[in-house]
Amino acid sequence: MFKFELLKTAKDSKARLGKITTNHGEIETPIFMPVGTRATVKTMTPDELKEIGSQIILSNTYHLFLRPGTEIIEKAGGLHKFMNWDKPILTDSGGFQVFSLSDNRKITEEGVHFRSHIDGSKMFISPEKSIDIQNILGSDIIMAFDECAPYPASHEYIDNSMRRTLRWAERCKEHHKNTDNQTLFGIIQGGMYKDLREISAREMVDMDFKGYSIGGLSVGEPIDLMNDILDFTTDFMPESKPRYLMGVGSPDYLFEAVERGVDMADCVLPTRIARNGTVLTHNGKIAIKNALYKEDFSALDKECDCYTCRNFSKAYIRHLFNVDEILGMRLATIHNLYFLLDMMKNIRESIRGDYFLEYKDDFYKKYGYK
Ligand SMILES: CC#C[C@H]1NC(N)=Nc2cc3[nH]c(NC)nc3cc21
Ligand SMILES: [Zn+2]
Repeated sequence: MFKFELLKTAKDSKARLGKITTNHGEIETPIFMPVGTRATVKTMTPDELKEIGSQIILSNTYHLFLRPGTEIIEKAGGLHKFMNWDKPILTDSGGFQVFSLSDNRKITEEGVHFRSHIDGSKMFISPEKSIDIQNILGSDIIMAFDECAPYPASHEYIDNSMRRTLRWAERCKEHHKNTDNQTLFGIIQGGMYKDLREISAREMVDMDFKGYSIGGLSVGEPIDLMNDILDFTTDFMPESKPRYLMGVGSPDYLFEAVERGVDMADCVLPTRIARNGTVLTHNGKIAIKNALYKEDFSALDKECDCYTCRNFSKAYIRHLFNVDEILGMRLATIHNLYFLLDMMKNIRESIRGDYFLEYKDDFYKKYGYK
């Protein structure tokens, strides 16, 4: 089953409070979704993810199709069983990954021919194939298979790419049969061109998906440009359906997205930077390997009550990174994910209490944003 309830919209911005209900549980929005590309949120156990407040995680069709392959996951009884995660899972369709990871890509109307980035073997994914793979994975929310244009790209290129994505979205919707257990989201594209974003949004909304994502932002463009395109695009998206901004995950981008009506976001940022020792704190990012912290026996963040901050010091975590101990990556990941998930919880509270913009301003001042 799938239900989205819009609980409240802010008076002084487009920020909204919502609740998504799926077969694997409820999701309070706005929500940040940790990324578990290859059936694991790197270095975290499912229990640790629950402990820090993860309500839903992401995984990737492209990666799981290549390894371990759908046959093994099918025999395991689906992705939830395979990775022992009993809460909601959203799977990306493979569109973005095929275009960002594979070589020798050949795009045809039928689908994409490419060589595996692992062993170079010839592969093919079509809209129908992507839906079939996601059906085997058994994720609660699945994404339409799209063609992902590079950034920057010409208006003509984005126009052709966006229209193919619309035709592929029709095929995904036509092919998607497991509608009781899996919910299909459309992906709105159009690059940095408002006219193309409007066409994509209107046509996708006419196809009546249960939810919509916005793809192709946070690709290196200035935050003001992202905000402008995002603000424009969400106005064409139905209020009664979830809005998911793909690939966004730094604190400022998350605040700006929520302010412009986004309900869901995902990003590898917090987990990726944690593994190289970059830690998010209320006073900005810190590089824990820095000698500055050699004898600093305080917590990573004095305002954080995560497992890492309650039990370990900067000096100890710096030591772990300096001697390449895996625990260092784990403790930094626990903290970074908790930091963002706790920030999103505070954002939900601020919308509920009508002080979202004040909370955003306070957070920005302490973090060191403009
Ligand atoms: C154009 C387009 C598009 C979107 N298409 C699909 N299927 N997944 C995505 C995943 C992303 N991750 C990031 N990170 C910046 N941007 C993304 C964009 C997409
Ligand atoms: Zn912490």
